[in-house]
Amino acid sequence: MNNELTPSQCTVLEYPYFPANTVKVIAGPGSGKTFTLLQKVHHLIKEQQIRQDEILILSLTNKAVDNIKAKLLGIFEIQNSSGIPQNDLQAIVDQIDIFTIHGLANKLVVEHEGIINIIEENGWRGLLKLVSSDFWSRRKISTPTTKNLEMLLKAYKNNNNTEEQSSSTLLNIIDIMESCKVLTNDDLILKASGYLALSGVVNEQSEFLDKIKNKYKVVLIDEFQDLYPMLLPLIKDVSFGKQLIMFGDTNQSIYNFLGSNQEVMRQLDNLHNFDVSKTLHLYDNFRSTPEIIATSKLISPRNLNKEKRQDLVIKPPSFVKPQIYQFNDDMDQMEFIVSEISKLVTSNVKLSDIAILSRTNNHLNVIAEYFQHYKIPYDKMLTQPDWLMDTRIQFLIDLIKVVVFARQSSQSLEDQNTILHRQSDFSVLITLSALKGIGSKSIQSLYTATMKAKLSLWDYILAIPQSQWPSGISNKNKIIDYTNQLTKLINDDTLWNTQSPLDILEIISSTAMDLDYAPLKNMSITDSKVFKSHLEDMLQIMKLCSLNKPSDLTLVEWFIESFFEKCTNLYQKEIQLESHGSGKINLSTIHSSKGLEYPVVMLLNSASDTFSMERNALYVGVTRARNLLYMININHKQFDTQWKDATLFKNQEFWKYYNNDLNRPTTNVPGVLAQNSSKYLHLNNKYGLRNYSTSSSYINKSLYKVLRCSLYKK
Ligand SMILES: Nc1ncnc2c1ncn2[C@@H]1O[C@H](COP(=O)(O)OP(=O)(O)OP(=O)(O)O)[C@@H](O)[C@H]1O
Repeated sequence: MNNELTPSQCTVLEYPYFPANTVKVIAGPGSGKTFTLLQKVHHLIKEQQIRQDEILILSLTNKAVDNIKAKLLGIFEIQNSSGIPQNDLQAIVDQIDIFTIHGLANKLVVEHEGIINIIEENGWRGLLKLVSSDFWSRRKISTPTTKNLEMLLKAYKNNNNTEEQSSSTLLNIIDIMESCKVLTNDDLILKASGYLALSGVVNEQSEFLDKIKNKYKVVLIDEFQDLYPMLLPLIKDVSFGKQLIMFGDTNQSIYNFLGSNQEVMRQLDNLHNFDVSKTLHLYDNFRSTPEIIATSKLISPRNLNKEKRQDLVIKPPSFVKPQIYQFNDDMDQMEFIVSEISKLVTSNVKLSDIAILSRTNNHLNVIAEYFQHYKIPYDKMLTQPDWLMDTRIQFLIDLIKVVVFARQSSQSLEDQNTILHRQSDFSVLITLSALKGIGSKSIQSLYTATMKAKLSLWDYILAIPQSQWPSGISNKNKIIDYTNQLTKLINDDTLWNTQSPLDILEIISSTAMDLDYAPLKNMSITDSKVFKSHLEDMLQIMKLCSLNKPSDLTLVEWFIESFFEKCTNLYQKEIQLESHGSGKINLSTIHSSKGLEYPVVMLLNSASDTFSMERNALYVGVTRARNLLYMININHKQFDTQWKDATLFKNQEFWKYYNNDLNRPTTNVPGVLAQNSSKYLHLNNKYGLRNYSTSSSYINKSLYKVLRCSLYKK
């Protein structure tokens, strides 16, 4: 591929800049939407007199943003006909703002309110403890989950559940979230819209708000089909008066459960004067083989590519159709996948060429666990780094938050009843309720008493004698012990004076052990290995924090303020490095794979799932594949007959095509893949297939059973 733009891509590029108009680029997968967006950014700067800091690029997922960040510099390098030095190119690209919509909202809210916390599973679990069983039984919910609470709170806030309007429980939860600056993603978007809607003078502290309102001239949105109604006010405020250029494909819209994308697009189409709005199309397909495209058309009747132009770019036929498989049993499915991976690798496919895509994270976790047993290297795409999702690490971070906030409040001269004093409430709630023996009833009584006394949770348990606590609190000694242990930390000069991240981690972990925090006790060997590696990751981030610590803060305080931003930046860098040729298979949900492409895609449902994959999700999954597609247990009427190309691994022409497409030498295409080829056998050994083979000795059969139980019967 020579990266020359096609005629339809050129039309987008050359569309003139003028303020207050909307340009919509509609195009199918692989037509080069992201590619054209990147080229357009270059063109705006080079030819259309827009400065790099006047451009804002938005997308919805971290993955899509990472992808744009990873590729933008490459486009500037290719287009660098005037020989601008590399460092200067990098400097230009660094000034272009690229955010997820939530990232933009976060930056805006933090600018006005300081650190905020987006609520995670641990947080919901803590809040759930505040809710009495009566509350749930009145709503006929016998085993309440965090999701139930989340939904109720959402309905309450949206005012569409009148029955809840008098609920003091929900009011308490909202109160604690507000005092501790804990937000849901929806709150974040609403707050950000609120700041943007403020008319009038932008003050000096609101640099970013000012930039959004007065500096950006062009706003580009990738994947417009993912926008949902909640985001609309924010996007309208950000884009109004600018040139809004949106790229998308309605067939790939998979967030319909969050509301109608059509309605969002209708309003954005009308954001500016309709007469000056423009819709353009891209018709080419650089990504998938014609055989894969034909399959995608079976799923999506809305065929965008009606254009029958002579100059369309499409790949030549590969003469290999997608492989369709159906298994009745997950174990058989996994056996097949592993064996197929061995064959692919024997045919010189890199592990990193392969993506395994499924609808749910749970299913991916099962596959990941399986791959661990087989010792197959894989990368599971996560929205956040692994260590930060470890609840034990989250507990340690919350302990640090309690001591940091409690110490800051004790040193403050402000009135006891201010927000500052209550900032520790949320972390106290989460850490206390994670301890064995402190049940929901105790937490509820304690919190009610705290509210009555108009104190923070921490101040209450510290200052009010145990004898005056309400009777509903059992296990008072455990709470006293908690207070004592943490008071020791607050008074521990080493914790506050040390510059050594290792010291801090040691002090905090040993407090967690002293508190008898169960998940750290009696861990299995595998579990403790995982925890150790997550602790090392946390240490790494603390080290990064120590490099730019402001002099007026202690390292512990600075860690709490900056770890989240640090680790997401570092995480993005790691992803960028790894995306260039890591030797690992990619495991991803279909949602997270949006906008990405892989030479080989295995798209699967668990064999125990009998429902068919939702149409648009299936369409997104299929269209991630460049050259080879497997559809396994898809349960779709079009694909319920197995279809296997028996000659795939003997088909030298196909493997030449494959290497050619990826700009790799075609000289190393292997001859006929013999099942007994030494490389295949070596991989079979390496990946442990031999150990779990279903057909061999009794010992192996028992192992098979153990594995099967541990993976599927949990
Ligand atoms: N003019 C071009 N010349 C060479 N390669 C191109 C060109 N346009 C796009 N491509 C390549 O085609 C592939 C698909 O492009 P891209 O990812 O931008 O598609 P997309 O329309 O954004 O897909 P999706 O809808 O799945 O997000 C990429 O590998 C990209 O580099």
